[in-house]
Amino acid sequence: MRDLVLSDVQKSYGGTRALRGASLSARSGEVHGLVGENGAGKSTLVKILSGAVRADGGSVALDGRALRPRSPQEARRAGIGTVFQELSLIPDLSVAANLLYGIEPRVRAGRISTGALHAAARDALARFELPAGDVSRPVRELRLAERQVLEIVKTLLHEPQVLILDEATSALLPEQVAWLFALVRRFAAAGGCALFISHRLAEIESLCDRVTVFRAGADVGGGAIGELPEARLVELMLGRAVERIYPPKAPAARDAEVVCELRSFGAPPRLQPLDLKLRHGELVGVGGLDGQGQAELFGALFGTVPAAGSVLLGARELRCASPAAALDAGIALVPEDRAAEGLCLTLGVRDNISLGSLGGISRLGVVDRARERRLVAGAVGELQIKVADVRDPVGGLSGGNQQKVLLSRVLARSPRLLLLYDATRGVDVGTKTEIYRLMREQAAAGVAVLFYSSDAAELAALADRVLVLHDGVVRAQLSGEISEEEIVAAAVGGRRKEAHA
Ligand SMILES: Nc1ncnc2c1ncn2[C@@H]1O[C@H](COP(=O)(O)OP(=O)(O)OP(=O)(O)O)[C@@H](O)[C@H]1O
Repeated sequence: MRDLVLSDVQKSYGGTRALRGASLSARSGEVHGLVGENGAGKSTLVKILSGAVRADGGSVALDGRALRPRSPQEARRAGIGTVFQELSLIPDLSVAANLLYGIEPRVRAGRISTGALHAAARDALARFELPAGDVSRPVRELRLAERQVLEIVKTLLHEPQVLILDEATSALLPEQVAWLFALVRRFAAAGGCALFISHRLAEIESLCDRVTVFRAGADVGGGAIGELPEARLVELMLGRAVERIYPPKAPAARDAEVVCELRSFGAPPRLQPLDLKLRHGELVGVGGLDGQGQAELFGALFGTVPAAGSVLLGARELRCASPAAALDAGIALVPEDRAAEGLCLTLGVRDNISLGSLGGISRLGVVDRARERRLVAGAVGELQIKVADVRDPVGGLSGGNQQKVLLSRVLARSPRLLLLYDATRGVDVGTKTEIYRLMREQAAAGVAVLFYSSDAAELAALADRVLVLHDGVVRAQLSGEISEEEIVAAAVGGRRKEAHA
């Protein structure tokens, strides 16, 4: 028996009540889903269970015994294994050292031998059906998906009784998700208790036995997954019914105006030259496995990666050798890593939104505060950014709300080519609906919109046209009724299936 019971758990950060009385009961042998809007309190609950923060009130019990870890080490000793939303690997240490951190094999006099460490790491990877590769490589050289896999294995090596996965699939490739799901099912079948948090409801439906829904810091419903259709889950999460998540498609007519054209545009050697016409009103998506040239395409368009070929925006041919030049030309990007490339986490929501539009709201170099207030209030209202005070630092917001701030800033510049790189990763379904609506509105208003998504279901349902990249070339171009399976099939192609890509 490894039942996990949380009753009336409370936690405040300053004036923000992150958990205002949350309860959840996950049984031994089950995979329990936890869903909720951005900011609903899911990660706060994870932090309490894993010893990163202390609850202000309520109780947590594992196997009927009170669980109050005062540190991550104590939580681990109590049998809690957590894969966090933000990875905890140490970039400069090797794969082996990260994997076995704290449980290194010791040789004479307690010393660690590199040979033994590497052998133990290769052995551990093999146990999880992963190719060992070079375990002496520093983690910083790994791709995000590989790091995520490593983090999962590292957590399981501690043989936890409760396995918590907080948005652990958001960086994984489809075959890696399948690998993880098989592991989690085995873990539960052996009597473990798994808590699975994801904004991808299809994953919740396919993996979980039961689910609990959080809204505004408290549980608002749940039960067996079979009895909770997706529409009901969404209604519980948002507190309102959503008629449709994706706006209707609007494929462009053959003779619709071309708003942006790429001619023999590429980023050698990772992206071969491609031709693409973006027509008025259409949404064009880019898909494929991680690392097939998508990042280079978006980087080249935004001036962060050297480009070849030409870009025509309206009648003008552009050459953008830097992001500053791209911004001046009317190109805006929502980047992959919002914390590193997009937002200034220590600045307030207001400054983050207005920063990109200072030219438009200043006179003689002085910011017109009234215009700034209108700009920020409009953005906060339109995207329903949850913030107590617009001067509060962006770093204290939940992931989804940070993403909304970034989008607001990008849209405030009124771009002519809008580039979105996995803009809905980690974003809740309510916010996704808003982002999709905005993308459609922008396209309808004549903005060229090109987006990359790691979520094949999103590409299929949202895009009028999907380009699937593979090894730097467009392997398939899909339009009309597009299915998720078609996209995945084109992306995977004849590639050998492997989890440790
Ligand atoms: N360190 C912090 N300081 C201040 N406020 C915080 C802090 N961490 C979280 N919060 C606030 O607590 C609330 C709950 O956040 P939490 O991260 O638990 O939500 P979540 O459900 O995990 O959201 P997401 O799906 O976006 O990850 C939010 O309003 C958030 O802004």
